[in-house]
Amino acid sequence: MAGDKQRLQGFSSSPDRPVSFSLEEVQKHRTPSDAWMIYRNKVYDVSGWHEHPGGNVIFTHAGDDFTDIFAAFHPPTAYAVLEPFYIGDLDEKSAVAKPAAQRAFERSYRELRSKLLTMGMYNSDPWYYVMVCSRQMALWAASVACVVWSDRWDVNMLGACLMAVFWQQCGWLAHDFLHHQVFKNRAYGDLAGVFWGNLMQGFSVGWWKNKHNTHHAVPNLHESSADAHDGDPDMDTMPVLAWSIKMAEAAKDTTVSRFLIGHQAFLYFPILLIARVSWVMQSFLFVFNGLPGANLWTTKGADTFVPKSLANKLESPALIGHLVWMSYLAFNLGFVKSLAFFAVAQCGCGLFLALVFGLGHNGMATYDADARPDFWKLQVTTTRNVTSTPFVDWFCGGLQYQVDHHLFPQIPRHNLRKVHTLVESFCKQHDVHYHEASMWEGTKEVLSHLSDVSAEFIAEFPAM
Ligand code: HEM
Repeated sequence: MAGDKQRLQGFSSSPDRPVSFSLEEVQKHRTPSDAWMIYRNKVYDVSGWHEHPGGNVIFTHAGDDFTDIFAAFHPPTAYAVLEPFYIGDLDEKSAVAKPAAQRAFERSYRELRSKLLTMGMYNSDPWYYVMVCSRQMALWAASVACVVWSDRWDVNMLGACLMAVFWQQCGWLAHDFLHHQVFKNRAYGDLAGVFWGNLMQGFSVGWWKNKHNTHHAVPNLHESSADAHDGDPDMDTMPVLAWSIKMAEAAKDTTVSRFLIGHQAFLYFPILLIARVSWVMQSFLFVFNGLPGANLWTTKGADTFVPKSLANKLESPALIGHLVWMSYLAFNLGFVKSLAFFAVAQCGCGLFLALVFGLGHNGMATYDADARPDFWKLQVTTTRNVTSTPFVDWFCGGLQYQVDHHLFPQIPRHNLRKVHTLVESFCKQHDVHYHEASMWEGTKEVLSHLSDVSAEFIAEFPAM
């Protein structure tokens, strides 16, 4: 850990008389190399702290208040680590800019979090996860059996469909472990993540955390500058999909980009089919970062990632293990059938995963990072829930309660139904727009949003 007390001493003249900074002053420090942040009216300097155990996600809140996102991600032990970064207090007068109603609202949603803690909503049910893990192993065994014990095309292709579903469900399971919903000891969660993520699914845990935690911290935000780390990587789908006219503008000068953005609603499903292939490639480039092309195609901040844990060290053998068992299946199938098997499995999984991701946030509000609302409103207004049915609950793996999950990422998925009821009524009470749609209606909303952005793009930037 940096823990650079000397670096910070320049600011604190005396512990009795702390230095105070105006809000405007703090807001000037927005980049990873120059990052000041506010926690409960105290100012912290985390400039250049790439060794932060959560990685570069910390810089999403450079120049901003990180009180609520800190509570969302950290165990109680992390509070003790704040102290070395403290450099002074927020000037009371500059903070008064926040209206009393807003301060009361923030107090209420913090109270709701405490209530959920005392209700035991953060406690996982081990038997629930034993059941889900067993179901997953059964699905994998069924898929492998369809390949190993039969030469028939139809049985082999059934195996491919089962593999697609297995990979998708591995995604939800690794997600739960890596958000520390299951184990209080985070090292166990990370190791389980490497098993379900790297070995079984072929995705890198380090790559995923870097991207996914950043997405959680700043959903649907456009970054404030190229130097900042405050944009949502999940929204970064250019040059193929634009979720706002601001993104679409980048496509205005080339014929191919114009075609893609102009027809993005039609191209949406074909693009989802190749999503898994892209994620697997990004994972390998992230873990084996000396490979050619590694710098070209990976998420922002990956170059400063500091691998530390045992789980990080196991990532590369686990990814190689993934290739080994996949090669065994290919060997059993022969050349032509293995091509067909992997095309069906890869495309099916990409479609099933990306469909759920799309429902979660696409077509919802987007913001500029330097004009974002408070934690609660940001998370709720950028996120869509999918109406729960038994099929939706299984298919979306807990992410049907995307709003509730975004507000409380460490709450295990089996408790989200109860949390949802409280969150929804809280939003009604405080007049915050809470959106839910069926799977079908939500997908139509995503497509019609893409189509609206295309129309606006064509009108605003006509071909020359
Ligand atoms: C001075 C400010 C901060 C300090 C001292 C700090 C400290 C820590 C510590 C000690 C951990 C490890 C917890 C554990 O596993 O036991 C951690 C993890 C984490 N932190 Fe922070 N943090 C800070 C700010 C932030 C901010 C602003 C964010 C998000 C915007 C963030 C996101 C995370 C995440 C997502 C993890 C979990 C990573 C994982 O699951 O592997 N942190 N942080």
